[in-house]
Amino acid sequence: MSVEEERGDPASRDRQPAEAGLQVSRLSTGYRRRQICHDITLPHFFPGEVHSLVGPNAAGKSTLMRALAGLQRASGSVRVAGRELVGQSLDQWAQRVTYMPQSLPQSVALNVLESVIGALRASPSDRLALLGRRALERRAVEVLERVGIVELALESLQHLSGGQRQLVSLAQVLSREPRVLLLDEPTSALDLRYQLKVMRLVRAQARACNMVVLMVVHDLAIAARWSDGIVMLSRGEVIAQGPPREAITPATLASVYGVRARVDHGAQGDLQLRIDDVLDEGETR
Ligand SMILES: Nc1ncnc2c1ncn2[C@@H]1O[C@H](COP(=O)(O)OP(=O)(O)OP(=O)(O)O)[C@@H](O)[C@H]1O
Repeated sequence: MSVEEERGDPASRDRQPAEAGLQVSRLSTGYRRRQICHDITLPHFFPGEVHSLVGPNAAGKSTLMRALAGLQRASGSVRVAGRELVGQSLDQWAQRVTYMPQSLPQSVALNVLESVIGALRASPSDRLALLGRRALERRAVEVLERVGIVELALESLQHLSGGQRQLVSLAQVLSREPRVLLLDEPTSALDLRYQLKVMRLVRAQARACNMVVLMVVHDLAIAARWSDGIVMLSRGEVIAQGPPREAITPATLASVYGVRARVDHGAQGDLQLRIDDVLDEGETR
């Protein structure tokens, strides 16, 4: 498949309701003694689109993701399909937003198939949650096939490698077909082949199920290749946002990551990045 075919296009924004997708404005969140994310307003993310949240370590990416999943107290506004979620119960959030965290506690004594069936049962969509046992099983097997791990179906979660567990988590969250899917470093434990397979799958699912995907990604080449838009975060603030070629530039890399870099965006979204040097404190702004 060519990169051009892989990119595909989400449904035209003009044909979608003005309230569709995810709208985040003036969101602040943090921990008891420390605010981490300050007054964050994101671009309007429409159904079918994939966006990447990038930025240095400790920038606040995971904190922001947890707040968007309703797992952390926040002020401001998070609207999904026009519905305000800030101040709502966790159940209300979970009906619209599914979150795959960075660390994957999978020590329960279930096999892979059972764990995906469990995720389907907990699905926000009645269409999925009310399926009978047989139909749930068929559907779970189909998701495992799509992710490429059907041969692990009867393995215990406890016996899987880190990368295999990451793929199972992905199968669980994809199976739920949420309106908004948040993925925190979805390819961090995966080898090169699975990185490509997973990114291809995530984008195809976003387009097919008309869901918004927002993922934390450290590898800027992966983010540029697979995302419709980039949000670059530093010290809990949005420093750059927009299509990859507008957000990932030598200037933003200098200011956010403190490096001197050469950036070459190819016509098909591919990104060549060469880091030449680490800048001194005074050179980064
Ligand atoms: N449970 C917590 N309690 C208090 N502070 C926390 C907690 N979790 C994270 N922090 C702090 O919040 C800041 C942002 O952390 P966060 O994990 O959101 O960053 P990140 O951008 O996801 O980093 P990384 O790329 O290293 O995963 C850090 O300074 C961190 O120490």
